[in-house]
Amino acid sequence: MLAIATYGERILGQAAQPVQLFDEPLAALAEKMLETMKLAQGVGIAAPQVGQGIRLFIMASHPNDRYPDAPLMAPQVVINPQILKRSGKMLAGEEGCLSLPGERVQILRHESIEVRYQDLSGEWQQEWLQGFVARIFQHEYDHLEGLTLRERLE
Ligand SMILES: O=C(CSC(=O)[C@H](Cc1ccccc1)CC(F)(F)F)c1ccccc1
Ligand SMILES: [Zn+2]
Repeated sequence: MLAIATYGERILGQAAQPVQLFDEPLAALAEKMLETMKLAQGVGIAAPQVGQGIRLFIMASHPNDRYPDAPLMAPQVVINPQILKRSGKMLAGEEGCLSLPGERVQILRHESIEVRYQDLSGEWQQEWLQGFVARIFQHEYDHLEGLTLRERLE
């Protein structure tokens, strides 16, 4: 399990750098992040949270006590993400953060977003996300921009 940076550590406040090399070390990092996220019982985790200032995160929605109807999805490695479109409709919802242990805050997010990103093999994916999965994507994307829930308090 990798150490998770907590609020106040410099790396959480910095913009992360684009990933250039889709090599074995990158796959190994993603594997370790997935294990860390599962042990910490999260639905996502971003590379800066484990001390790596690169534009990579994992999202892994599953039903949880706050979002019982959240879709169960296979963990997705998201690299060099772009948000192409944002719905006008916003939704407030409860979020937590592995870097802010125990905190739960109501955050406004776009209900749906069109996104584009590379997977571990460097292939570009483009899709529409909505609801809880869109929320996770926006939360993790914030981490790559050096933003946490504290900066997002509505
Ligand atoms: O599973 C968690 C724990 S916090 C979590 O999984 C963060 C991701 C997240 C939780 C809730 C909404 C959006 C993103 C992980 C982080 F901080 F590393 F990104 C959860 C917390 C509140 C509502 C629903 C679920
Ligand atoms: Zn977070």
